[in-house]
Parts: sequence; C-alpha cells; structure tokens
Amino acid sequence: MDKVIKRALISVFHKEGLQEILKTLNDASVEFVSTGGTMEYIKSQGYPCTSVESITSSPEMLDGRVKTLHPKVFGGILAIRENEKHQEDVRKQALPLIDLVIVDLYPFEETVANGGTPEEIIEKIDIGGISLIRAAAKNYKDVLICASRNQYSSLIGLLKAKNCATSEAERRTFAKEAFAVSSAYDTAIFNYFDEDSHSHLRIAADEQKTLRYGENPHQRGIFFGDLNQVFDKIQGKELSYNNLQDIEAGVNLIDEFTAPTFAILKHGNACGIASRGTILEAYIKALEGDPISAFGGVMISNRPIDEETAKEIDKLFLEVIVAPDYDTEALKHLTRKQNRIILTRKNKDKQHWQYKSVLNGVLMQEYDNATETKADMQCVTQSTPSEDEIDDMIFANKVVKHSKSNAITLVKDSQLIASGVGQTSRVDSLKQAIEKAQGFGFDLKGASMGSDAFFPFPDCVELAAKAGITAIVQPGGSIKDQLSIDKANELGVSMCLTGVRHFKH
Ligand SMILES: NC(=O)c1ncn([C@@H]2O[C@H](COP(=O)(O)O)[C@@H](O)[C@H]2O)c1NC=O
Repeated sequence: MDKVIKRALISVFHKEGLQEILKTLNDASVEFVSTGGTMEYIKSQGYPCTSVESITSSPEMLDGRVKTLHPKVFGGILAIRENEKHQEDVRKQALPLIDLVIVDLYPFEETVANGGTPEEIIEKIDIGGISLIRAAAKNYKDVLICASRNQYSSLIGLLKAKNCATSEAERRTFAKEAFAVSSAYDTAIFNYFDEDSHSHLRIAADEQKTLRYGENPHQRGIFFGDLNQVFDKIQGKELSYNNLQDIEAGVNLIDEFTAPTFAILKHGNACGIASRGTILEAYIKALEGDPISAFGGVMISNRPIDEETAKEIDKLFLEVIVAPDYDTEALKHLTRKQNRIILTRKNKDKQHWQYKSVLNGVLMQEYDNATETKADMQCVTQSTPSEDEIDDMIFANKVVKHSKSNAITLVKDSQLIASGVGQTSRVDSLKQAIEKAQGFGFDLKGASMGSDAFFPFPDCVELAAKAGITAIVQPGGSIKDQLSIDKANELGVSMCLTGVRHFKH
C-alpha cells in the first residue's frame, strides 16, 4: 500500500532547484524540518519550517560539523513503523517520524577538482548528510530518500504522480540511487586519501550508458563515463563499443603531433597517418597509406576540418570523424550521411591510469606517456641518418608506440606508408609491412622504419635493407643488439636506439 508523506527533513548544500519540490510538498500539507541555511531558504520561499535544533534541543556546533547528528533525528528516520517495540520508543522519546529525506551533500569532488586547500577539502567531507542518506535508504520501507540535487526532477515526478504518496518499490529505487550516491562519494574521498599509494582499487562512475552491444552483437556492453566532457556530438548514430576503443586509440595517437596531422584508424591501429602543411594534404596522404583499410574507419584530425577536406572525406564511407572543429561549409558535406558520427573534441585532459580486467582481477597501469624526440635518437651505426630520416624515425616511432605489438611502421616524408601490427613475431610484422607498402606502389628506398621493441636477431635489419629502408629506430636492449648493429653497418643502414620500449596489447 502507498505511504503518504507527512514530514520531510531537508538539508541541502545547493539550495537552487528546490522550489517546485517545496511547493508540491506544501500543497500536500507536508511539514518541513530543516538545518540552518536550508531552513532560511525554505522560509524565504514563504513556507513554514521547523528547525532541527528545536527538535534536538541542541544547537548546531563545531562550525556545522554537528547539525543533524542526533538520536531524535535518526530515531525519527530509522523507526520501523510496523514494529511495536520501535513505536514504543517513538512514543517514549517523542521521536518526530520523518517520511521523506532530501539531502544534497557538501561538494567534496568539486573542492578537490578546484584545487581547494587540504583544510577546505577535509571540511567538505559531509558526515551528517551521508548519515541521513544511509539511514533513510536503509529504512526505505517507510522512508523516501532523495540523495542528490541530480534526482530532483525524478522526485518531483514521483511526488506529483500520487499527491506525495509512494509505493515501497518506488522508495526502493530511490534507496538504490541513494547508495549509488553515498558509495561514489566515499570512493572519491578514498581516492583523495589514496592518491599516491594506490593501495586499493575503487572506481565510481555516476554516468553509464548501455551500448547497443559489446565487441560483437552477442555480447552485452556498457560504457561507464561521461562522453559529454570530452566531445560535442554534432550528429550520427550511437557510438559503439568498438568505436570508443578506436577513438581512444586515435586521440592518443593524434596528440603526439603538432603539425597538421590526419589519422585513420581500424581496430585500434592507424592504417594511415600523415603530417603536412595543410590538413587537406595530410588527409590525402593519410588515405593514400592504405585506402582499402580506411573504408569504415575512424578518422581523427588535429586541425579544424575545412570545406575542401570535407569534400574529400565525404567521398569515403567512414564510421566516425573527430576534429577540434569544423567550418560551417565543411559540415554541409559531412552531415550528408546521417549515420556518420561527427564529434568535436572539447577537452584534451586525459586520465592518468588505464584499466583492463584479467582473470578474476583488474590490471592498472599508467598510460604510456613517453614520447621520444631527436635527443633520444642515439645513433649506433657508422652511417648516420639525415635530418629527413631523423624526422621520419621520430614519426615512425610515434606511430609504432600506438600500434598493437608486435609492430613495425614504415614512414617516408612524414607519411605512414605501411605497418605490420599484432603479429606474433617481429619479422612477420616487417614482412607484412613491406608487402603492404609495395602492394600500394610505394618505393621503400630511403624509407625509415620504427619497431616497438628490440630485434632479437639481425634478420629484420637484413629484410629492411633488402627492401630499400635506410634508417631504423628501435629501443635496443637485446643481448644480441650488436648482431643487428653489425648487420646495419654491413648493409650501410643507419640505426638509432631510444632505450624506450613501447609494447601495446
Ligand atoms: N554535520 C551534520 O550533522 C550535518 N547534517 C547535514 N549536513 C549537511 O549540511 C548541508 C546543509 O546545511 P545548511 O542547511 O546549514 O546549509 C547539507 O549539505 C547536508 O548534507 C551536515 N554537515 C556535515 O556533515
């Protein structure tokens, strides 16, 4: 049977947004009980309100650290209405029964994010509010809990539907949401205290989105997070599980480059990427790298898309395009196909840690943020690379870092001309790359090659030289490095070691 709300305890940090709730409750003759600031607000809206202090006969103290923490308040929330013994206590202690609790907690996370001082942050750990939430949610059979201002609109809908009467099932749903709020709140506090040691893994994501499916249609998939913080979506179908993975790979890759650069990704690997003086030229050269794989790919640019580039892109079937911006004329072309997902990147902040579930646990590691520059290219051969070759080695090394292991990249004139990715042996990756480059008509003479890890044998150097490659960059670190260096010297190839391995699985 529905229960009718007679008394509501309201204690909220953000007062705005309460008006309609107050009016709805007041129209149903609900009595308001409230703490200092919230009570002032309720009265300012023209409604009568009982102070918590008058119920507890105890003043708010310790700068607000203690307001609602009192047996009279918690007894009034936690008493089970159908329990005779509880009701006896209610009568003896004159506990005012509370049927609805509305809380909006101190903004702990925002205070941390806004660079609050340690003292300010500690003071934003809500104690009374979180206790009210837990108590009301525990007693959901009798009490309705609204645990955040984010739930005000659902609350209004519920209150209006039956003139402030609610069913047990409805209260249970709100209780579930309340525990989502309280657990996320405590997780944020824990993560703040645990910032340096990472002694436990606690993740809380308020936003979640059920995806159409997971990696394949027979797998369910959910994304936890808020994409609106990262992109504005201009148009297109829902992002899929695989789109999200490719976008993550693309964003990480494109951020390595400062010159106008365009990349096309498939299954987490770049099938084309190039830097040029304009984004149009960069797109044309990126596509040229592997026009077959580009079909249905994820495209990403580090410059706004102009009309000419959009016209070229429009000729191709693509899943997603991500850019910092789009000219109005460009959008006219790109939006012609309505399924095409068009995203504007609005925030370049990235997470520091990445996670992956394995077996019965979760792996956590820092993102691979090492980017090698010219200073890291230690030449170990008699032949030294030209300036152009050094530029291409740096380019090849950036792309190989973002390609799945074992990975080899072949680059000429700031254009990826082929790669070999995801092979179980490095030599197979190289063979794949050479074959691809030749298949698309590229001349490998003078090309540079990147490898995500060392060469265990000199066979890769031999194959590369035979194909015309003249400069190789690799991390080194094999006990047999010297064999590869000797082979490079013998064949007149220059080789640089970076000392940094870039496996990616
Ligand atoms: N200490 C307490 O007993 C206590 N009870 C409720 N609060 C919080 O105080 C805030 C409302 O205070 P006021 O109505 O005075 O503006 C709410 O964010 C509520 O979560 C408390 N503050 C912190 O714990």
